[in-house]
Amino acid sequence: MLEPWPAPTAGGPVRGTVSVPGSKSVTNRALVLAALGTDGVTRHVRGAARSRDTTLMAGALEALGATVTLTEGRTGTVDLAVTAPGTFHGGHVDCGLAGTVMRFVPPVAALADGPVVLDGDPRARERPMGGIVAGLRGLGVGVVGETLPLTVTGGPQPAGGEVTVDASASSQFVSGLLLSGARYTRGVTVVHAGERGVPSLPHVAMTVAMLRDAGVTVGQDGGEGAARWHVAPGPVQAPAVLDVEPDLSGAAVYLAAAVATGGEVTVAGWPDTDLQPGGIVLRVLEAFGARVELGAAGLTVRGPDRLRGVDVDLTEVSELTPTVAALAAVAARDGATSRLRGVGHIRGHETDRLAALAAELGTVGARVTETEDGLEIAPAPLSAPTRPWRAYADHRMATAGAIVGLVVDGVRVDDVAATTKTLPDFAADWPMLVGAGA
Ligand SMILES: O=C(O)C1=C[C@@H](OP(=O)(O)O)[C@@H](O)[C@H](O)C1
Ligand SMILES: C=C(OP(=O)(O)O)C(=O)O
Repeated sequence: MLEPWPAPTAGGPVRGTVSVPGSKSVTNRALVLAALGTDGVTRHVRGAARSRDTTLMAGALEALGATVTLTEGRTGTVDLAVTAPGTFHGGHVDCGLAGTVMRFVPPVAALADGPVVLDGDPRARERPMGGIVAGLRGLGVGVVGETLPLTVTGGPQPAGGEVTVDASASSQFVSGLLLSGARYTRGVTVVHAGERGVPSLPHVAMTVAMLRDAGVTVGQDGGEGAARWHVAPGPVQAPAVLDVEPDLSGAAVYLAAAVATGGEVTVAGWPDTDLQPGGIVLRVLEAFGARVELGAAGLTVRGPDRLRGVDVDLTEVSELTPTVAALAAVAARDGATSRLRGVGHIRGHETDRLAALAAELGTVGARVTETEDGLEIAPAPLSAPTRPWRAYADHRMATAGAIVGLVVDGVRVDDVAATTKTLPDFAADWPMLVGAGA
């Protein structure tokens, strides 16, 4: 058992500039689209993080016959060259705890000429898979199992067609079915029908944009609580080079250091236009009273002297919830109440994030109540915890602990290595930024 990681406290306002590695969401879509290529061209995904999730995706596609070659890229990143196989073959895929791997790879596995077995971490076996399993069955693919481990038996040319799935547990059900859809004989049409809408819709928009960039015809129409996407059958030809934009949810963690301490943090290389919902990320930080400015050096966030409470619907940016909850606890120390809504489905993320946040923020004195679809954080002073902050193998629970640790003495994160899921250098970069580095 490793010693818990002492989260550095900030002596004063945090000031500094950071670079963050490429987005795992963009990288893993780019890897899938490159592996689905129909023209034999080797494609280059540049500026990816050497993170657990991207490594798992590369390994998964290699297990099915793609070739992935890794070279060092600009600081802290890797370039991945992907050559699609003529035909995918059967094999064994380790999904780890990566939602993108467990939801995007089964529809690729359905193109293989033999059975593919997919499994992952113990928690991965509990994460929802219903939309992918039902969707694939509706498209003429054999699937044994309801959650991981799954065995997928398709055939090099599955039928495809229209399927109705409930994607209220994860937008990745929609993204996964669409990404491979052009390789199915009749293409793929996905209709969402559920009691709640599809969460994290900007991630579906990212899928649609990247498919179109790969020359695939995608149609979509939506409405309240229902939506429909159509991918036409045809060739998949992603750009020969794809520069991955920085991970903006990862960036939000560093920007949160400025918000929590009244400091000033710049993220270098903030993209002008982004596939990620960068604008929404910034609006949420502004809601706490932060000021945001895009300049030549990057995107700068200045924290307020005193944080405001927030009342925010995070449905579209649900992966931000741990970061926002940590900031809300800091705001509550100053007497503000916050309400985070629209994220009931994150009980199925890397851990039950609503329960985990209530428990861990509770260890530093925060008054957090779980609601059906979020959290309420009431005014309360913060104080040193009597036990380590649990990360639950969740990168964003670990980074939430680090944010709280800026303003509370004695926070120790039990598993800072969980951050390597998306931010491989976090444990070194964070102390440097907050002024506690070597
Ligand atoms: O497609 C993607 O890359 C993602 C979609 C979202 O999943 P959910 O819709 O399950 O929230 C997001 O939270 C996750 O971190 C990444
Ligand atoms: C929910 C997340 O990841 P995953 O892709 O594993 O679902 C996340 O990164 O916050």
